[in-house]
Amino acid sequence: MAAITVPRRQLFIGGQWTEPVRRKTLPIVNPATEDIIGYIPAATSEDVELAVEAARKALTRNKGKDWAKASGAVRARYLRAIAAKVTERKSELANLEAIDCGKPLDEAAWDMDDVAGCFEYYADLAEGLDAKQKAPLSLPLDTFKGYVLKEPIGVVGLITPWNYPLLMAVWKVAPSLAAGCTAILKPSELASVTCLELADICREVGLPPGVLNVLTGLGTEAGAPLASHPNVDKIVFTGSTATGSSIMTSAARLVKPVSLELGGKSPIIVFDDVEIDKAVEWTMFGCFWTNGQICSATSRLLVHERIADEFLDKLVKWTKNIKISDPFEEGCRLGPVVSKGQYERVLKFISNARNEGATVLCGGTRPEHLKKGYYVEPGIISNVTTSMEIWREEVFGPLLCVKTFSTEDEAIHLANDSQYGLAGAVLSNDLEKCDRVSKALEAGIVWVNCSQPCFTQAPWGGTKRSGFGRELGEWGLENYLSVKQVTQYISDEPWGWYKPPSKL
Ligand SMILES: NC(=O)c1ccc[n+]([C@@H]2O[C@H](COP(=O)([O-])OP(=O)(O)OC[C@H]3O[C@@H](n4cnc5c(N)ncnc54)[C@H](O)[C@@H]3O)[C@@H](O)[C@H]2O)c1
Ligand SMILES: NCCCC=O
Ligand code: NA
Repeated sequence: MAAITVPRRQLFIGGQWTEPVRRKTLPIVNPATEDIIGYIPAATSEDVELAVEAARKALTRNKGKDWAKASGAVRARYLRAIAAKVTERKSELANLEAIDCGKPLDEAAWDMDDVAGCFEYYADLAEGLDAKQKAPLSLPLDTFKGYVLKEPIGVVGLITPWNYPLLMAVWKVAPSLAAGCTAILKPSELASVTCLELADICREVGLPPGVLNVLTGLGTEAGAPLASHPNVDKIVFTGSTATGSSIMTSAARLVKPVSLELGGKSPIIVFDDVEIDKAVEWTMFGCFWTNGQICSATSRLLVHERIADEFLDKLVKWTKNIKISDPFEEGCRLGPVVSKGQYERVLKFISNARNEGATVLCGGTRPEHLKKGYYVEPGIISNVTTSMEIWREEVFGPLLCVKTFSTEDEAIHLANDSQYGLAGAVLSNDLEKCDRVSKALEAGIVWVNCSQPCFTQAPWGGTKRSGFGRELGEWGLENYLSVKQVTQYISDEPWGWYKPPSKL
């Protein structure tokens, strides 16, 4: 593998690389080697102040005509230029993503295609927005006519996690810019490198200054002041349920809207009529893809008791065959988890499960051939009860817990036995059964005969403690638009409610 140099960047504020006011930095750690491979700037409330000012200025510059009130077609040109640059720099960006967060290089490369595709998609929607303006309202009185304007919400704060460092950011940046908002992006301190490169791309394509600002730094020092800033009109957040709740609390004080994409503990239901090998592979992909660090991971397997022994036997064999290696090694299918903290957290889940009486069928330990790096062998845990931590809490690592069921009703009951409601999967050759289960699952996303494939066109988000609001698709654009009604009185007659004063 050729040496990868991580560019040294500053905060991106008002179109300029800007040193943090307090000159703080944070190390960039490669989770595969535990080495420090560079530093990111660490913003604090003073930098948040500057970024909010820059974003506000960009929103109102030239009375808004340069961005917020420009046509969607104008903004679409920038989005397409960004997409083209991402594609041009795909290999470099994928390398940086893999070295920063530990995901296999093949996955990081796939993410970069999704990033470019997301900008292209929202460029189309930005163009489409022009035609949707002034949509007429059908009113019951012919003395009135009305229409609807869709306007950008304003300055938005975008706070994102580390599992898809650039993609999760772009799910927010692309639609917010398409809508005409200006934005301040605060990526995760554990993996910010590619978001700073996105800033560089915005600079390269000449995005008007202040339209996108990137503040790297800690959640408490940079994220919290952004969330509570009175001049930020909306916060859109992806991350843990605990942080989401604290963001919502501070936003509530200012009656600031929020969209929250939070955690999950999603079920995958495998009925007894499936092709076992095919179902085994989707079960693995559902939980071990992205090193098991997907909010929508189907990490609770419910398998029909009639096939359970054969299914688990094969699942364990296939799982032991997963190539665990440095993300840059050819054919890697599982890299390290993102950080030391996360590594220790995953191991703790395993020991707690054991202590509570569960059986570890495989994995959950450091692979013998990897002495350094935050590697955990993918684990499968059976003999689980519904009161155990491993059943109830999100691990955000490669651990799958298993229960069996005997009837469809029991499977649905177990599937919905969670505070979360992000996703769910159902695998069966009986499509009517899949339909019934899809309707019964308490979740925002349901996969049938697969788990995890995700398309920019389809709405993404959860119910229950997994949050609210939808990203992606047309719903993703609506997140950043405010709806204004304009109602016009068109009669020649006076309104006639009050008596005119007598003419003396
Ligand atoms: N629903 C989804 O689409 C989705 C997608 C990816 C990840 N996730 C969830 O994200 C979590 C893992 O990500 P994480 O560990 O980065 O989550 P996290 O909540 O720790 O951090 C997310 C972001 O919030 C920031 N932050 C932390 N404390 C903050 C505060 N007090 N105020 C403002 N910002 C703050 C962090 O710096 C980071 O940028 C998991 O729970 C996972 O399920 C959800
Ligand atoms: N494929 C993207 C899934 C994002 C959530 O973690
Ligand atoms: Na890192």
